[in-house]
Amino acid sequence: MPQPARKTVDDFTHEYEQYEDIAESLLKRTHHRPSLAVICGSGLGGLADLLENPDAFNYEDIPYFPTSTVHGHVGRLVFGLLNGVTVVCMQGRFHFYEGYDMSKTTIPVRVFKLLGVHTVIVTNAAGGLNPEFKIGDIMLIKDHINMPGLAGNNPLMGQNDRRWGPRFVSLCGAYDRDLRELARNVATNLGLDEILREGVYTMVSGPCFETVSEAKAFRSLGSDCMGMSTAPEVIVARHCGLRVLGISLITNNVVQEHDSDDFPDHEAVLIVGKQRAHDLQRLISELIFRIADEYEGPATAVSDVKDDDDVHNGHNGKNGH
Ligand SMILES: O=P(O)(O)O[C@H]1O[C@H](CO)[C@@H](O)[C@H]1O
Ligand SMILES: Nc1nc2[nH]cnc2c(=O)[nH]1
Repeated sequence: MPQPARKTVDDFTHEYEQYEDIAESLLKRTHHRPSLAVICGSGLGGLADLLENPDAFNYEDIPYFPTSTVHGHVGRLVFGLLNGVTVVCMQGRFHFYEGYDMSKTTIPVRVFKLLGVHTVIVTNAAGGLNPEFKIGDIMLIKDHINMPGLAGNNPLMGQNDRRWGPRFVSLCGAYDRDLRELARNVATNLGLDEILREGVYTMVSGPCFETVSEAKAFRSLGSDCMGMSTAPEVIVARHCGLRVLGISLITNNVVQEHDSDDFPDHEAVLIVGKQRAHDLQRLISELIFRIADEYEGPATAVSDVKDDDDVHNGHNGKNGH
């Protein structure tokens, strides 16, 4: 009997039932029931190889999923145990510059919600703008500037399905303050405080790296580092009430001098990712243990979303208030 054709990302029209379809197909194929998710940035996917009792699914084998096309993004969803906690890891993410609609780059985030995840750790490789940052520093994201979003490319564009969240989403406190405090404490305990930073991430669409003048402009706007991801995932996560911790690895200095001979290079980004992989893995692994211990339970039930969504944002009240 011929197998039915896989439903591809081109068939995806954002119906709630399609997300359910994806989640069900995964839950049928793994006994793991994760409460935490990790999105691994460029060169940071080694974390997923540490999971015990793994069940790994190539993105090609998941209904409606986009596929990874960027070097340094393996393209697998891996379920398993990290430090005794059941997690699901995206070993590679989707980027807008790969040609996917913004809302398709974030499909996995809503799937996480349906899988029972309450907290997402979003990681990325980023270029440092803050002159105090060094290559190899780890930056906790306290906020973002979403350039594509400001230009009209927001993943929540289009009709709003209230089963996910409200029409208008507050992004105040999107990067959970308590989780950042926990991360600082964990980093100190692991002896990583010397390389730990905190700051603002700016997303540009890519795939070009920014010009020197753009970099200078973003620095003057208060940005500490730059990348081509993360903001859409965080928006969708907050929309459906997931708690978010964002971590940038500073893989290069963004050139801010017109006469400089330096230039950014993706292969160099991946090398720094490899060099810092062990420290990041220690940090995330310990954080996951502590989050599971201290924050168990859903951040916000989807059904908590009120009808009057101009007033209620349906999110965990401790964020952004
Ligand atoms: O954000 P992640 O996926 O970590 O990757 C970053 O690294 C790549 C550029 O080197 C871009 O994709 C940028 O977004
Ligand atoms: N935009 C941007 N993305 C990156 N990802 C890793 N490094 C960089 C960088 O310097 N700029």
